[in-house]
Amino acid sequence: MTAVLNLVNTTLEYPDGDATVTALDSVNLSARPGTITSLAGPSGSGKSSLLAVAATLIRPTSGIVLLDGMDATALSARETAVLRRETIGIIFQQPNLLASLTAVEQLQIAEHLRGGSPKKSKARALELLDVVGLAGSAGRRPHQLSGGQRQRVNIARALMGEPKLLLVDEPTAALDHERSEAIVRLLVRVTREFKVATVMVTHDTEYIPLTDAVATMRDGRLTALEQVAV
Ligand SMILES: Nc1ncnc2c1ncn2[C@@H]1O[C@H](COP(=O)(O)OP(=O)(O)OP(=O)(O)O)[C@@H](O)[C@H]1O
Repeated sequence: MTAVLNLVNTTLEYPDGDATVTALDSVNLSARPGTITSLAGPSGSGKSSLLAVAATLIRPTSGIVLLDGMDATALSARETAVLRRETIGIIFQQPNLLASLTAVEQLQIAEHLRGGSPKKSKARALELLDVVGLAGSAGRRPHQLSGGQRQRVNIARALMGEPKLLLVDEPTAALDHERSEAIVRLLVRVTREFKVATVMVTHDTEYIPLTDAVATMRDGRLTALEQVAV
C-alpha cells in the first residue's frame, strides 16, 4: 500500500549562536496505512524534531515531506494547515484536556473547531469512546478519569478527524507499566482498525515488540530501520 508519509532527505537545522545544530540529517522514512512504527533513540537524537517536521509544524531546512502524496514543503502556510487538519492526528505526551468539559465534549469541541456538525460529531465521539474502552465514561470530566483514561480520551480525540497519519509523542511517559502496555496495545489496535499510519516516539524499548517496525535515531540520523519479528 502507498505510504501516507514520506520523508525524503529531510534535514532540519536550528540556529545556535553563530553555528547551527543539525537536528535532522538527511532522514528518509515512510509510514504505511495499518502499520505502527516506533521511533527510538537517545535524548537529543532528533525524535521530536522528526515528529514536528512530519506533523508540518516545522518546515525542514531541505528535503521533502510528502503527505498523502502532496509535498507539504511546497505549500503555503494556509494550505499546509488544511492538509494537516485533513490528514494528521497528533497525540502529545500530556493529554491537555479542558478541565470543564466531559470526555464526549472534548471530542466534540475538536470536531467543532474543524467545522463539523455537532449532532454528527456527538454520535462519532460516543462511537470512538467505545472503541477506546470508555463507553461508560462519556460524561466524566478529566478529574474524574485516571491518567490512563485521560490518555484514551486523547487518542479518541485524535481519531475524530479521521486522520490517515497518527503521530504520537511518548504516550506512556506519565503512566505505570500496566497502563503503558494497555495504551500501546490500544494504539496498535486503532492503527489496524482505522488503517492509519502511526509513528510513535518511545523511550520504553520494552513496548517496541508490540509494534511493526522500529526506526532508531542518533545525532539526527536514522541509523536503523528494522521490522519487528512477531
Ligand atoms: N528549538 C530549538 N532550537 C535549537 N536547537 C534545538 C531546538 N529544538 C531541538 N534542538 C536541538 O536539536 C537536537 C534534536 O532535539 P530533539 O528534541 O528533536 O531530540 P529528541 O530525540 O526528541 O530528544 P528527547 O528524547 O530529549 O525529547 C538536539 O541537539 C536539541 O538540542
